[in-house]
Amino acid sequence: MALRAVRSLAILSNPLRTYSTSGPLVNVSINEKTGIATATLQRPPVNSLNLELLTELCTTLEQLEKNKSRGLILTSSSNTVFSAGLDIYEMYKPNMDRYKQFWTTLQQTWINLYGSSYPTVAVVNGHAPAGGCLLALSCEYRIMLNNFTIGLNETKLGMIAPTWFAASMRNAIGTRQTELALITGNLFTTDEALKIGLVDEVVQSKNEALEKAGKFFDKFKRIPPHARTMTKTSLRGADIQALVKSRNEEMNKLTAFINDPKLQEAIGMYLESLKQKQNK
Ligand SMILES: CCCCCCCCCCCC/C=C/CC(=O)SCCNC(=O)CCNC(=O)[C@H](O)C(C)(C)COP(=O)(O)OP(=O)(O)OC[C@H]1O[C@@H](n2cnc3c(N)ncnc32)[C@H](O)[C@@H]1OP(=O)(O)O
Repeated sequence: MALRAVRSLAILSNPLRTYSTSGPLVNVSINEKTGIATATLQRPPVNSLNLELLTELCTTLEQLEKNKSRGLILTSSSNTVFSAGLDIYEMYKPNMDRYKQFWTTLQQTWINLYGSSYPTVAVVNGHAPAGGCLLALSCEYRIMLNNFTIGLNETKLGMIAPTWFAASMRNAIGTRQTELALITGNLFTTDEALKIGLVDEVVQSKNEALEKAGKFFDKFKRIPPHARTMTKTSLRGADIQALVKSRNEEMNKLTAFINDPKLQEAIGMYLESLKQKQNK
């Protein structure tokens, strides 16, 4: 697996070729004409974000930054799930060393994606609960297919959406809507999400979404990249700096939080309910 990842990254660092690298968990392809990269999450069945997937995504984002990418489309290989959010097994009776690595990688992935200098579009071609919604919110533009749900539903699981999850949502839909969304742990239908600005466009097919994404990137053809990037930093930089400053403190709090027996019991029951659903 390590060898494959290294080979993928070597190809990724050649900006002159059209290429498609199929890492085990994130497929990256770059359009030769536009220079736009598409990163497709491919961890069946539901693209839950475990340490390995996050590590690949985080490295991909770093590499795109290094190569001065023209833009990124983030999407899923599934037809029904964009991402089911954090892999709940990473939080259930966790090995603490792995858990710390998992959380640090999640933090870094958000920092890289939310603060990327290149434009980003999420093609949300399926459900996007919790961490899946966070990934979409970290992009600059969200195009969602109809008949799915999206939102930060952590409270429904007895968990708390960290401040930077909330900040990502607040920057998209404002403080009032974010407070309501977070305290209720609401999962919005595509149309509801469009209404409150949680997504920017609703489409019927992935092809249509990709076309619309192209139109979003076209908007930057005549905009000097440094002006674009500095504007983005002026709007998102403070939230990123807040996490950079508090990441160790967050880790300490989280370590205590995740080991709470009541929380572990709740997570166990939630996992069971997901399994039961399948048996119905
Ligand atoms: C005190 C101060 C503290 C300050 C610090 C901050 C505190 C922080 C607290 C911690 C923060 C925690 C943040 C969490 C964010 C998250 O992302 S939690 C994850 C939330 N995700 C969900 O709730 C989604 C659950 N999944 C679904 O709803 C559905 O699976 C789906 C709608 C995505 C897809 O449905 P469907 O296509 O019908 O698939 P299923 O049959 O449901 O699932 C198939 C298969 O996948 C397993 N699975 C689903 N989701 C997950 C997941 N997130 N993780 C792991 N596994 C998942 C599901 O169990 C099935 O498995 P089996 O086939 O039965 O084995």
